[in-house]
This record gives sequence, structure tokens and C-alpha cells, in this order.
Amino acid sequence: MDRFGWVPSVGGNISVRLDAERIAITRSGGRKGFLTREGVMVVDLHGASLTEGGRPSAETGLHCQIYRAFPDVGAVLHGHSIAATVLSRVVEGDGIVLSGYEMIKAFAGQTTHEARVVVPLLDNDQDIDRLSGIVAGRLNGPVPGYVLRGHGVYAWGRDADQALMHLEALEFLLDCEFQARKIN
Ligand SMILES: CSCCC(=O)C(=O)COP(=O)(O)O
Ligand SMILES: [Zn+2]
Repeated sequence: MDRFGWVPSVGGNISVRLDAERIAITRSGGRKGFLTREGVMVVDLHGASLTEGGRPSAETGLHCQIYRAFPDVGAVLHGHSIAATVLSRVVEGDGIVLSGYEMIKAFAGQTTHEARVVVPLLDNDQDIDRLSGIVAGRLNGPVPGYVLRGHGVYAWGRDADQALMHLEALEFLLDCEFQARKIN
């Protein structure tokens, strides 16, 4: 994620499921491109810390919500790419429509570039409990991720490899839309 420029400064957060009740998640405020073991702590599926000292990601609630909603999800990634940040501020409404891109097939169930998939787009909110309540109603689509307006992308998968593969596909598609709008 750092190599692609998706976790600038202290932006972004990363988690993996350890077992049915615990996740490992990055601490709040760390530079995720320079992550060490000390930069990670353990919380339960409701975000309560199981590690002494320090504070888990300020967005832990959004990670926990995805793990609670999808028992087969093993990793959640969140980044702050320029494409997602800028595009989400110019797209109106509650979704970013993607169609005609071969890369759509990176998402399970998509067999043709002619498909029309909508990436959920939600207004950013500093109240993570309130935001996760709103996100909850938008998790049933074909895209394993969503975009927070002016903020960044969340993506997930059965393990860290698949979550990164999904994030790469999503970021690629958002960047295509971003570049296309620049040309237009
Ligand atoms: C300048 S980044 C602001 C917070 C944020 O959006 C983020 O992704 C990082 O927050 P964390 O608490 O996980 O470090
Ligand atoms: Zn963020």
C-alpha cells in the first residue's frame, strides 16, 4: 500500500482476523508504511482493546463492523489514495458507477467487462459509530469495498492477499475514472 502511495503520512489502517473473537489492527497515528510489530495491537470484534497501552486505529469500528458482517473475511485494508480522495469529492450521489472495464472481473461473480457495478460512496463522518451504522446498510453489493467521500477506500478479503488484490482492483478502477475525468 505504501509503495502505491496509498498510506501517506499517518493515513490508512490495516487489520487481520486472528480468530473468531480477535483482530490485530494498526495503532492509531502510526505511519503504516513503516509498520513494526509494535505498531499493531489486538482488539475484540467490538473494538475493545486486548493489548495493554496505546490506542487502536480511530477507525477500528469500521473494521470490526466488516468482520462482524462477514465471518469469512480475514483482512481489511484502508488507504488514502489521491484518486479515491479527489474522485469521491466530484462524484455526486451515493455510488461510483464502473462499467466497461475488464478489471471489474477481479470482483467475485463478475464475468464480463459489460457489467455495471456500483462502488458504495458514503459521506465521511468523524463519528465512527454513526458512520458504521450507515455503512452497514451498504455492504450487500458485489464490490468488496466502499469509498468514504474525501477520505479513502475500504477493501476486504478472505485473507490479506485477497484484500490487497481487491484494493488494487478498486484503486485501479477509481484511478481510471479519475484520469478519464481529467481528460474530459
Ligand atoms: C491524517 S489521517 C486521519 C485519520 C485517518 O483517516 C486514518 O486513516 C488513520 O487513522 P488511524 O487512527 O488508524 O491512524
Ligand atoms: Zn482514514
